[in-house]
Amino acid sequence: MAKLLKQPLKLALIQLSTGADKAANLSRARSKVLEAVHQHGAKIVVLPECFNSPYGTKYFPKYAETLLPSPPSKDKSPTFHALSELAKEGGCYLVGGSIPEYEESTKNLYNTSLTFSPTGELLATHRKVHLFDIDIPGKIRFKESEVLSPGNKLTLVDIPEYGKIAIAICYDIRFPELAMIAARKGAFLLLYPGAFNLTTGALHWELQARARAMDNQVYVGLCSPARDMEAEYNAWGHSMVVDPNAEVLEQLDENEGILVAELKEGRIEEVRKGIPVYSQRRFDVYPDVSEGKIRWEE
Ligand SMILES: O=C(O)CCC(=O)C(=O)O
Repeated sequence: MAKLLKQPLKLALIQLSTGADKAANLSRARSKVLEAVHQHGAKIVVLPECFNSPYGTKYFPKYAETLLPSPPSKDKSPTFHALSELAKEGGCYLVGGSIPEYEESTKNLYNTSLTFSPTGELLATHRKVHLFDIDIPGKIRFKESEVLSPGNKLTLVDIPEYGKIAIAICYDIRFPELAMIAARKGAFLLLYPGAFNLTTGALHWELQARARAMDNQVYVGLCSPARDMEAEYNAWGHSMVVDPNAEVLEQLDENEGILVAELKEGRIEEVRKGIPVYSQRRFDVYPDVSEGKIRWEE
């Protein structure tokens, strides 16, 4: 049977230091992506959630870019064009973290991830499906839904040389249905640009990554911004790649850095053979929800 990951893959996650200056964020992202490609041989490179702006509801309207109709003009979305040119310059697949998006026709704001091919073509747009609304007294309150609207599609990208990858954003990882559906549709890798915080990061960041990998026996990558204790929102950092056996392959600390992981062709099949939950599912006892009505990114 064909392997889900068709050939070995060097995956890079850029744990970027970001600040208030959008142009500086874009230029820093460019130099780190090119470093990942030229010095480490990365073929798929991932940026973090909200990599072109500070993370916070009050910043989203100010930093938002208009992506539709696609392709947008350079005035309306400098980030779209910077990412497209960067993917082309680096000759890599680029999962462009996420950016605040403004949709003119609805006046809605979204938290949106753009993925480009090595020719600079837009392959996928994922709007964060689950908005991060939490309130842990004395620790953290954050309500994305005060300004953002949710996306309503799952995102799976078919990369001819490697196979299918699923893209979702941060809080989306807490909803195992998304991961499960993507895995059952043949994804070898689940990628989550994300910015957990010092409270839930310590509790759940690694646990979520390993749980999604364990349940689905696929690779999982989480890409965070670097931690900045001067910023209002302190990201957890610790970008990581977990293998299909739920082992952490590589993990950064909280500082800026480039994580490079080697994903092995055949590892998913090896793990699934060893612990055969994949073939032991009892769809006669419970339905396979991935066969249900699912909204995909078109
Ligand atoms: O789920 C969490 O604990 C953090 C989520 C988050 O920070 C986000 O969705 O941006």
